[in-house]
Amino acid sequence: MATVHKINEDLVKERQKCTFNVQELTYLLDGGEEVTKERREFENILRNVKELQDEVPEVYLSHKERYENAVRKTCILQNVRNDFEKKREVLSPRNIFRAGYAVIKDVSPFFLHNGMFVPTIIGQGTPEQQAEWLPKAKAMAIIGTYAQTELGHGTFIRGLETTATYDAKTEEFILNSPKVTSYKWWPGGLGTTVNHCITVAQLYINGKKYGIHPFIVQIRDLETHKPLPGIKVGEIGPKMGFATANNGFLGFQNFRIPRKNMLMKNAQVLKDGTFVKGMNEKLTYGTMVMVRVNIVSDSAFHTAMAATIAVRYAAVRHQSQLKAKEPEVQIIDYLTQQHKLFIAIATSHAFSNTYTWLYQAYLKVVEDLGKQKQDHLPELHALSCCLKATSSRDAGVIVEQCRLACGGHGYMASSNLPIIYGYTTAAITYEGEHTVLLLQTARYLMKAWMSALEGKVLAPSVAYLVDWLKSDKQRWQNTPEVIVKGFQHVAAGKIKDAFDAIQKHVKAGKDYEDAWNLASVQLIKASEAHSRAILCDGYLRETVRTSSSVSPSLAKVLNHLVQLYIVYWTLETAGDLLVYSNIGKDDIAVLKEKYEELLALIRPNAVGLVDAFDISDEILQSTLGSYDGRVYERLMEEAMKSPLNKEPVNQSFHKYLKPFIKKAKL
Ligand SMILES: CC/C=C\C/C=C\C/C=C\C/C=C/C(=O)SCCNC(=O)CCNC(=O)[C@H](O)C(C)(C)COP(=O)(O)OP(=O)(O)OC[C@H]1O[C@@H](n2cnc3c(N)ncnc32)[C@H](O)[C@@H]1OP(=O)(O)O
Ligand SMILES: Cc1cc2nc3c(=O)[nH]c(=O)nc-3n(C[C@H](O)[C@H](O)[C@H](O)COP(=O)(O)OP(=O)(O)OC[C@H]3O[C@@H](n4cnc5c(N)ncnc54)[C@H](O)[C@@H]3O)c2cc1C
Repeated sequence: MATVHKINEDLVKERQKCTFNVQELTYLLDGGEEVTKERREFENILRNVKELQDEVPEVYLSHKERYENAVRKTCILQNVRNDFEKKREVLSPRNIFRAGYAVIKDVSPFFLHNGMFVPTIIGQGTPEQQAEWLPKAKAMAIIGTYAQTELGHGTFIRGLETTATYDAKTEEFILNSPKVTSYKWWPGGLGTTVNHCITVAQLYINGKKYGIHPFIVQIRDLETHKPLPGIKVGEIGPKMGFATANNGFLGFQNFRIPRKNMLMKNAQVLKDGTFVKGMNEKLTYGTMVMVRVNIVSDSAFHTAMAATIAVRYAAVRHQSQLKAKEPEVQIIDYLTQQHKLFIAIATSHAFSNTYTWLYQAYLKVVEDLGKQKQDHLPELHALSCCLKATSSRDAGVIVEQCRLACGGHGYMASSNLPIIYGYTTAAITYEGEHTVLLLQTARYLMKAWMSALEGKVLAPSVAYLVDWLKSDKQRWQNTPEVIVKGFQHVAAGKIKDAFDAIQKHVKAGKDYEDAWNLASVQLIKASEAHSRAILCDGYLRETVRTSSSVSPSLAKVLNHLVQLYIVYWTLETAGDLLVYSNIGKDDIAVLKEKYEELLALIRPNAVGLVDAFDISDEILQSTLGSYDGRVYERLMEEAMKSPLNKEPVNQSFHKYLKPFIKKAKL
């Protein structure tokens, strides 16, 4: 029977102070009581699977052992999931995502299968292709990944070099990787796990290039798992994080696949080699849009994980005296600590709220595309790019801030903060590099600005540009609504400045492309300001919407959090607001006080707020962040698992140290 330990007294007191119902907030964050119950039930089942408990912490395993252990555990997880889903409805994707962390400490080598392989078949395949591949993929009779990036090209996908040349005689495509730079590089699970992949390649028919298209390719024998003839595949080696993601490389040499393996929901190649264009060639990029939307939710969760660890630790940790002769204080009582941590909680809420509406917008576009309507696609692309970029970047900063807030112990692998940082920071690069995505949004913003100048009606997310052009800047008030308007003014001002900078360079004789490059620092700043305005506006709206359906005590706390988020970013960007809005120095002074008041208001609820994220100890995997707060005991228990502590004297003493010391004595 597992030993039940006493909860740390500080945490007991913190939980008694909480002014709202923690469970009510958990249900709200999960999207309903049923979702929470389903999640807890599944996590509880996993908790009791003995084979999922690691005897040796993963960190002490070799690269190879770590991978093999991850595959072993992912297979068990999949089986448990299948059994669970046989009895009831399919688990919600976010619940599966969370449960994964209870099993694999780092990233699962199967992640890309459900994350991109299956969605690409759904998003890019015809009904016939879906009927052929989906049942096998969903049952995991075939396991796949998404192989787009190459050694030479990740961002500029029109420059991909893998070729798919149509042979009308055999009705096949011949895949080739002409140069070393054409090798696929990065796809998760590709190294040694998957037997299929979506390969994105340049289509050639009769010597003519038709751009990049997705192909479904079997790369390994289903029985022996050996690479098929014409396939060169392997693992790319250790990275900053993602230790168990099994990222791989892949090259093709005259590798033939049937015509039906080109995913043809959009463009098609007919038997005789006729190319039929799709409604919009950018629909080929559809899976990336979906994943970018999901990254906003991932960022919310990663921020919640780090906040939970750091807030609980800050409640347990005592260090220094505020006043002489008084006991050492809980570090959470230092205002600077609250400044580091409470924004982490609020940021997670901001991203969750943003994901809620962004995902709805995504579903609407998918539904419209089904009816051949694509009016909202450019706006969704622009939103998903800048919100992916900003949420992943902010999450990276917040996780690092939480690590710093844990002092030296935050640097321990057993705090789990280094691993969380490893996968959080990776998201800034994957699925579209940060700057590149901000520039995609900037492209949309420049067009929107032009339309605003022409008096056209704009899409809702940029409608503020028209308001800004029409009205004088409104009188400043330190209310959340007016501050959000202020963020919109900053965004509008920066968009205008970037636009004018481009025009200036063009007038001076530059090509538009060169002018764009010369203005690109301003362009990314405009895009960032637009993201912040969208985040604050959406977070505020969602909070107002939900506040009417929750208890008054919870509504109050949610209101404190959204205000904290908005005031924090006002103070962080005060310089911009002074330039582009009517805020004055005195308003900023008032907001500084307001910020301190908000920290004080949130203080009694800090532990309750992170408890409400309801992240189990198995998922957190942190000596510093466990629910019971046994920080020091756990640190010592984990240290004792070090193989170096298994013997009183290590052999290196006899081999090297002893002779070395002896020599030194002479
Ligand atoms: C534990 C961790 C938890 C979970 C995660 C675990 C594992 C998951 C990890 C990793 C998975 C990672 C997977 C990947 O990274 S897959 C590879 C992703 N690659 C990219 O994102 C590449 C980025 N590059 C691009 O998307 C394009 O090359 C780019 C958009 C930058 C440019 O494309 P292109 O050159 O073709 O277009 P432009 O000339 O710039 O624009 C033309 C036009 O098209 C519009 N556009 C562009 N993209 C889209 C789109 N997706 N949808 C709709 N429209 C699009 C663009 O706005 C332009 O419009 P206009 O201005 O009107 O001309
Ligand atoms: C952990 C991880 C997992 C991944 N998983 C997958 C996967 O499963 N499948 C897959 O296909 N790929 C995957 N990738 C690849 C990933 O999608 C690419 O690394 C990413 O899109 C960035 O492309 P790049 O590496 O070519 O960067 P580059 O484009 O070479 O970026 C280098 C620098 O150049 C700048 N730059 C590039 N173009 C421009 C421009 N137009 N304007 C201004 N600046 C520019 C960038 O801002 C950046 O600073 C993964 C990557 C990582 C790190």
